[in-house]
Amino acid sequence: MTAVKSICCIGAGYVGGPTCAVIAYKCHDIKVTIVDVNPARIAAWNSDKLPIYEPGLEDVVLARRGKNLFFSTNVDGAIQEADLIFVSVNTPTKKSGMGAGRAADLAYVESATRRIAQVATSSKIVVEKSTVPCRTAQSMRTILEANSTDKIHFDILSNPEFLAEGTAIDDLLKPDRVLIGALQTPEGIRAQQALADVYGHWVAKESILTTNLWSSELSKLAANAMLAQRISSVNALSAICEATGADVDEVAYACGRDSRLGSKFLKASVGFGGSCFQKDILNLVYLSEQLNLPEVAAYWHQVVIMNEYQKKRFVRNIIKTLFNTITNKKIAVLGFAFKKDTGDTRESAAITLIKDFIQESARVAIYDPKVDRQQIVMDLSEPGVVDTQQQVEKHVQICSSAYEAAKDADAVVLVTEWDEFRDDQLDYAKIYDGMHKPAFLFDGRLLVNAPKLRKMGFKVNVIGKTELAGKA
Ligand SMILES: NC(=O)c1ccc[n+]([C@@H]2O[C@H](COP(=O)([O-])OP(=O)(O)OC[C@H]3O[C@@H](n4cnc5c(N)ncnc54)[C@H](O)[C@@H]3O)[C@@H](O)[C@H]2O)c1
Ligand SMILES: O=c1ccn([C@@H]2O[C@H](COP(=O)(O)OP(=O)(O)O[C@H]3O[C@H](CO)[C@@H](O)[C@H](O)[C@H]3O)[C@@H](O)[C@H]2O)c(=O)[nH]1
Repeated sequence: MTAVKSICCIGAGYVGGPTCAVIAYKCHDIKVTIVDVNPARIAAWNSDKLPIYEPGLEDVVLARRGKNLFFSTNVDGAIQEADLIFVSVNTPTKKSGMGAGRAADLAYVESATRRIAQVATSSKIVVEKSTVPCRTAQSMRTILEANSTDKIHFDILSNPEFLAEGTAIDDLLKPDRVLIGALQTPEGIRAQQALADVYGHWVAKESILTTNLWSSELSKLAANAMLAQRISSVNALSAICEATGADVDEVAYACGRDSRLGSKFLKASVGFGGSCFQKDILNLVYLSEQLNLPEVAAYWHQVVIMNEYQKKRFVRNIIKTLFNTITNKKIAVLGFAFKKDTGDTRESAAITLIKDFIQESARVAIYDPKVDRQQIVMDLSEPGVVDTQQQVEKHVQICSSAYEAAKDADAVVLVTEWDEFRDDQLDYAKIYDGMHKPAFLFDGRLLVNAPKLRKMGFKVNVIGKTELAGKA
């Protein structure tokens, strides 16, 4: 196999965009073309305002765009030109049909694979970058092989992506590991090496792991399930802390100091969000059910159940504290993205909480530094809750600062851990002055110094802590 000279990435989303932009940034000898069927998304990638917010992304894109990095809607042309193609399309949870609510919808992966089979005029390495159920590569292979000829051969690799949003560029530049799975045939191993050489431009050899295809596919689901499991574990403990006077930060710290456990992913919260954790765990649950392993399925499913419980528990606590009713009360929600440093709102805990507040007839004022009005309105529109965008606009006020949201509010709820909401950055005395009294503050991110805010007059309620515990 000669060195890869031209890469096409199908799917210009949160993964395809940053991942392939970094490849172009680190491999000036490779032409990288990122394509998408969504012309608005491609136009944004080619504009001054990139379609996603990610620290450091703009510098990487601006450094290489128009040189060896291109964004295009010409999917067929880019496929034909490439020696290696990343398939980085969305794989959402199925909404209907067999496996609805659990299984991954592989329609986009299949359609991209069929397109490759249809238009390729030379041999290609096809790389499964999307997160998919174990053995999806087999289906892709079947489609591609049905279109192979003496002259055109396809190799399939699995190369799951482990970047986290908000730190994507750092994660891509300094990955803990790169995982490449291949069929253990001479051609498969050659293709695996060709992709390893691409990453080898900036990733140390020891950090590039090579496995068989199925291990690679399963490792991606397993890693996400285990990460989310830690959050559900600490969130389950947060309920015990609130009932006993233990402090969840102290418990997490004490546990995390055990080097066998480690300190990361033990931050109690209002519940994990994001496009991946829930989807990928449900995917694993479905896979286990299909393999007739009901105990295994139930085990992983509990991670998602616990996450839903945590969100509901938080809402119940707010209502109870506000004297058992929030009807007509003004609730200021600070943060709408699923975590800080991203404008992504997919599966954000904020959406669940706010829908519950609306159902309780509260007035909700929302502020997030990176999420725009249109996105918030779209996320909150749901048949049966608030049917239309106009109705959403009646229930919620979208604000341009935390101060505006908190003005005349009965409660402030911290949902996303943006740095600007920390008590050394936001003027909480000013917030307090503008609020109805008693002024309640619910910290779903263990972000603020509660004793300090209590001294200002706030009634503070923090996940996993009680006032009686002293340090809460
Ligand atoms: N978002 C993350 O942080 C993250 C991290 C690791 C892995 N993943 C996985 O990566 C995959 C992509 O996720 P994402 O967040 O980038 O999704 P996304 O929705 O942001 O982007 C996917 C893009 O693919 C395009 N697309 C779909 N079908 C196409 C086709 N046939 N031809 C051309 N373009 C097509 C869509 O228009 C969309 O722009 C998913 O499987 C996801 O689970 C996501
Ligand atoms: O201790 C923690 C850590 C995270 N979270 C929350 O968990 C969610 C997910 O956070 P994070 O994992 O940092 O972001 P993602 O972008 O969803 O990244 C995850 O999902 C990606 C998609 O598969 C993987 O590539 C990443 O490795 C994996 O971390 C967010 O709501 C966080 O606020 C907590 O509540 N407590």
